[in-house]
Amino acid sequence: MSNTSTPKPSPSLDQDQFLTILSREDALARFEAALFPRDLPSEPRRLDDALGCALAEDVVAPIDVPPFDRSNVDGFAVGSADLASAGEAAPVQLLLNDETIACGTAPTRPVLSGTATAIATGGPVPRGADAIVMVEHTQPAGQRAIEVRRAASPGQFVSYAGSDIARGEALLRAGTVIGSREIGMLAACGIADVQVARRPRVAILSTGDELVQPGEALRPAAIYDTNGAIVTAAIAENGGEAHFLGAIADDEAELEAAMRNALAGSDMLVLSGGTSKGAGDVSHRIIARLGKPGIIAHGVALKPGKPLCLAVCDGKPVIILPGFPTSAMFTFHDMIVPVLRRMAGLPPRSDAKVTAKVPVRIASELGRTEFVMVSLVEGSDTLIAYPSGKGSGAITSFAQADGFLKIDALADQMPAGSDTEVTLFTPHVRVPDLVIVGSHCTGLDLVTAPLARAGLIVRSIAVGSLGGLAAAKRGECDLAPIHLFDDKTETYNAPYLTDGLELVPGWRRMQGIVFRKDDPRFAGLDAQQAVRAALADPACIMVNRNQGAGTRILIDRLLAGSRPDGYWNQPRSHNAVAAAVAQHRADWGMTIAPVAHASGLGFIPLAEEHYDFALVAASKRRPAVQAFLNALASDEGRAALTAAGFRPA
Ligand SMILES: Nc1nc2c(c(=O)[nH]1)N[C@H]1C(S)=C(S)[C@@H](COP(=O)(O)OP(=O)(O)OC[C@H]3O[C@@H](n4cnc5c(N)ncnc54)[C@H](O)[C@@H]3O)O[C@H]1N2
Ligand code: MOO
Repeated sequence: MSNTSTPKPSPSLDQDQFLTILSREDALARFEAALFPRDLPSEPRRLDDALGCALAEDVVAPIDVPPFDRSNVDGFAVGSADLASAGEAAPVQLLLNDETIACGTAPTRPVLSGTATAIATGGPVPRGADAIVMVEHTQPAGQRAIEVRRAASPGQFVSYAGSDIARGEALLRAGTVIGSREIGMLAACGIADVQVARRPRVAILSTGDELVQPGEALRPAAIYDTNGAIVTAAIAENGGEAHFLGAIADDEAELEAAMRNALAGSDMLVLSGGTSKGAGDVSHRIIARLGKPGIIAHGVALKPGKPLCLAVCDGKPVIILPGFPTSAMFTFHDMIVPVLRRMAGLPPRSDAKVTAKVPVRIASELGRTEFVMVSLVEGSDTLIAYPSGKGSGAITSFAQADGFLKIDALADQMPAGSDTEVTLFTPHVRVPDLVIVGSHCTGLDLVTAPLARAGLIVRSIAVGSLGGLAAAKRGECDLAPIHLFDDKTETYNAPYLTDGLELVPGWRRMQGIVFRKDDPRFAGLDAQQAVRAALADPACIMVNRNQGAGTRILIDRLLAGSRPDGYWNQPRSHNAVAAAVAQHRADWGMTIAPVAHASGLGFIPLAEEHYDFALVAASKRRPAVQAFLNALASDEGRAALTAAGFRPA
């Protein structure tokens, strides 16, 4: 965290946190024991405002539905005894009574033996009648009579009063979530107001000097407050009434005032950030002063989410979620949602589960139950669960995953090929139509745009060129985007393909040296001269690329054995190189032209990198693969790539 007024050491020196780390089950059990049983406050709501609320009490039907015996067809109300002898050869004549019973009209005349009354679907059955004959089963017999040629059974085409809902019957039980079907039942009984569990008021605070609200300008070293928005939405999704109160700086007095104020007006308080070991991590100390019994658990043996802090202050739950967005989200869903739903009078959430195979080994920390977010794709005979491996600090780890798998606290890994259970975030798996696994490039989004518009689901999983190639060899994807340089043949990609894979040329990306436009050391030079100029200045710092990257091979050639300052800073992406130069953490590096231009940096072109696709031959005939190949070759696709600074092959 950055400093504002008083400089703070980080990490904190007192080490007073995490005295006891509890298991996930222990922490949840203690938290629930401190909160339940409790009275659930309820409130009346108009039916049109009750959608999604949980009923606070049983609703007993106040009337019969239908409220009277009702005709189910257009026809004639009769006494069935009159038609006992009726048949094709023995027609029976019935005299018509002098009225027609329409919907909403109460009958005025009885149906006496030998008579019938015209009645509409929905009309109340008159006294003396016990069956209805459909109009098409009768013939007119003069002005005032009908002829019937078939018998009628008693009760035929009659819905009896209370046959749908009987007065006094338990219509809906307490705890039922009101949806459109429940609203229908209540409306049929004439109920306009229901007593529902009051939505718990939940106050949300983000903490950290570095946080800026979305919509405001980002200052150096700051980040956007993601957790505030996610937690607010997740609370509303699970029956709470969420009130986001903003982000508070890491100042103990200011934070305490904000927490007291938030707690006074709500049933529950959720904070995020500042619960680990940094010097700015003060909220757990404040909790101890807010009410009894205070902290129930601080430190839970789960990953992500170790620093989670659960407290109860004078009956109200106070929670500090870890700052990392995926940790915050995961712990919220796993540990807080059950409590929130109980306070909202809602039933526990039921999560769908599927079995899937993990294609790669997943390392895990011993002693912590580890939850790994995964993306699902369809393999030849089973679902495949790819770990979305960006870590707890990434928002996409959680947001783009289909679900998660669990690795036991006593295991240090899940071996490649394991079959495992995946808990889904949505009730159904949406298996993608096209799976692309490998190196990511912004050009890819341009090519797949028309597929998305056509309703195809494209799943792109960024695992780097080699990871993509391995997935393609295992048949776990349709296409693997790669940019691998082969030193021996001095060519890209083709030498890496094996049986069952075909090369589909993609596009070329110009690589070159990036520098800040106002840096006079590089102005007007070619790449060789620029590197010479950089090496000549001991104050000039570079940023490198990771071993195995095609770009790295180019850099090493240019350096010809030199190891200037910054050589060991080896980020894994083109964007990270541009960010390091733009933010003055380095003075030069190598990246691709579109990235350099998007960052407003100077660019000296050097060589073209080939970004191609290893196509799994067995997938070639699949409609989504054909759609991709068509989009890649289309004028529209090529124009979009060119406009973004790529050169279609
Ligand atoms: N020495 C140790 N360091 C850390 C430990 C540890 O045990 N020892 N635990 C790590 C783990 S695990 C996690 S998870 C994080 C969580 O730490 P905090 O809950 O104290 O969170 P902060 O330090 O405030 O922030 C962490 C990270 O998240 C960003 N953040 C915070 N709030 C938000 C927000 N509202 N929106 C988006 N991002 C947010 C913050 O900027 C930091 O980057 O600690 C590890 N460290
Ligand atoms: O608990 Mo932290 O959430 O491992 O990343």
